[in-house]
Amino acid sequence: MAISRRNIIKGALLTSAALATQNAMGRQQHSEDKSKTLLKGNINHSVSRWTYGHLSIEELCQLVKTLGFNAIDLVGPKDWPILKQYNIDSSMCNGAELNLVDGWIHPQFHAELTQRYLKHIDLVADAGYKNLVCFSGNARGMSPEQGLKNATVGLQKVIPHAEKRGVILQMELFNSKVNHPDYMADNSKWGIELCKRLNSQHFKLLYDIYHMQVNEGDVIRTITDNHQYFGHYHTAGVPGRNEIDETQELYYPAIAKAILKTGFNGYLAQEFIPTPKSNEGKAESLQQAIAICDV
Ligand SMILES: O=C(O)C(=O)CO
Repeated sequence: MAISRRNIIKGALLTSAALATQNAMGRQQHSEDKSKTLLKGNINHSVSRWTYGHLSIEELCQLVKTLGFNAIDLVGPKDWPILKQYNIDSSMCNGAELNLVDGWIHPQFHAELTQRYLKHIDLVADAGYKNLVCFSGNARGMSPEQGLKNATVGLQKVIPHAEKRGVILQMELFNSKVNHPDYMADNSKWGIELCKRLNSQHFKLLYDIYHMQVNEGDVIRTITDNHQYFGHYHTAGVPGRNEIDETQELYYPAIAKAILKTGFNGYLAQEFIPTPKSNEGKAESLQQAIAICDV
């Protein structure tokens, strides 16, 4: 892979120096503009909040700005005011879900989910955001066909409101082999069938490249053939869910190029678990990942 860690580290050190200067001089805007020019501007980059949970939300906002992008995934309403202070987009809002295992395939949760999602769609729209994550839940013996039927009935109760408010519900695809045993939406075929049945531009899939490589592979062809159903992408290295560099099996520059080729103008969010112990090392991992995907 062309992008070496050493070059990235050199860049990261320069950026840390820039951040220190920025903090000292209080000239945030100046530094942001400088670092932004380091990225090509083709990919809309983001990072998942939980994988950088060692930082406060303010610190993560500062890191994101320093690295030259403007979005954080999986942030709920409580932290949106801080994102707004930094002019950072909440690229995949969360907080409407009950959890990852009790989801839209379960009729017994439809009433509560409907109430929560209707409210949250308004919160997301009022805050000027667009994407809201949702989950299928675990099968617990349910057949895939029954799951599709149930999820269709449930989601139809909230999609008209999402359409009205300009919000897109995005169901995340997870692997069920390693991280989320028994999760129903563990393959793109099932998710795409759900999209077809719901037939709305306001319901899409969050295609998590890591999870789908673990469960089904064939990443670039799947994206190329089905991009109309994919509204958002997550990354991570396979195996291990760590850095997306040459230590793992996916070649992210080619994947990012394939995503761009589909005309995608949504977000590609880093969701790998950084391996370094130090905060600086974790920041370098993020900068490296952004550089790898900045095609
Ligand atoms: O919880 C997970 O595994 C996720 O990928 C959340 O986005």
